Amino acid sequence: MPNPEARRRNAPDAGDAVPAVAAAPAGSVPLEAGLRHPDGAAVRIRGLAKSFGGPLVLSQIDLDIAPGEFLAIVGKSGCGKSTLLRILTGLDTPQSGEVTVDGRTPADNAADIRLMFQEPRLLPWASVAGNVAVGLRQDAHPGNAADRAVAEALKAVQLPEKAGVWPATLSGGQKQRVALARALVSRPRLLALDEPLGALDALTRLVMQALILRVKQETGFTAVLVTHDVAEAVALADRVIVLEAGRIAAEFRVDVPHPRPTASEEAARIEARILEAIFHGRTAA
Ligand SMILES: Nc1ncnc2c1ncn2[C@@H]1O[C@H](COP(=O)(O)OP(=O)(O)OP(=O)(O)O)[C@@H](O)[C@H]1O
Repeated sequence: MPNPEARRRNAPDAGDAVPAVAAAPAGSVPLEAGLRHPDGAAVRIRGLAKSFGGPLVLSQIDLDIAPGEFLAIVGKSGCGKSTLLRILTGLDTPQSGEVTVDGRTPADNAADIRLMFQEPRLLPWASVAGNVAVGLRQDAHPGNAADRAVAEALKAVQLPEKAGVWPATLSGGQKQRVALARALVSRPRLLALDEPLGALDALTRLVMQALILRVKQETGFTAVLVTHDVAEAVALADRVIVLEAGRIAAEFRVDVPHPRPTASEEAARIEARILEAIFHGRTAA
């Protein structure tokens, strides 16, 4: 089994230059009121099953996600994490069962849901601001309101000075910030994050984790994160579920107050239990 302590030793800890996750990055300012949303979406899943024509890749999924909750989904490769997230966001449909976001199907609620991927998926021919504007509901932002919303979103991800540049001139971490701004600009009630930091180096990951948590705490959306990184799940989420062959095999609450130092003993203990559940199916303390 991977040793979480060994992995932790390779990462910068709270004593290094990188802050504890959830500490606001240096120089940050409170988010503009325009980006805040009064409440996150409530998600309800009952009896969800999914196949792509062969065996079931998801089955017997019952899950409630509370408004404003930060849920992480972990599990071995191929266990169905991304499929579950795609169904939650309306990009795929259940074979059977019920999935609702605030009482409506995800497809019917598309305006309130945004998804962020591992790749930033920026348009190379549009400026950074143009890429963020892609996330806007144009009808909801007449005239200057759209420009203001884009500027606020870029400020929230600490890239206001990059509004006019091309994506090709940005680092990988900066591109993901733009992708986050594009997701935030429409004030989603549900933000789904599919391994959004998977391609970033360890240091940039920690900085981005802090940023995601900060905007999450300040805007109030419900967040669902798929990640291979159990330490990341424990650093960010209120609750972590373990998927095993398409079913929920275990569930863990992370009752550790933010900011959560990367070297926290309690976080390490929860991380070890989650790894046990993933690799050995054990859920006991
Ligand atoms: N469009 C598709 N058509 C056929 N099979 C698919 C499709 N999408 C996913 N699958 C299959 O469904 C299963 C679950 O895939 P999924 O991508 O949800 O797993 P995952 O846990 O996200 O994997 P990973 O951690 O490797 O990204 C896999 O066996 C995969 O091959």
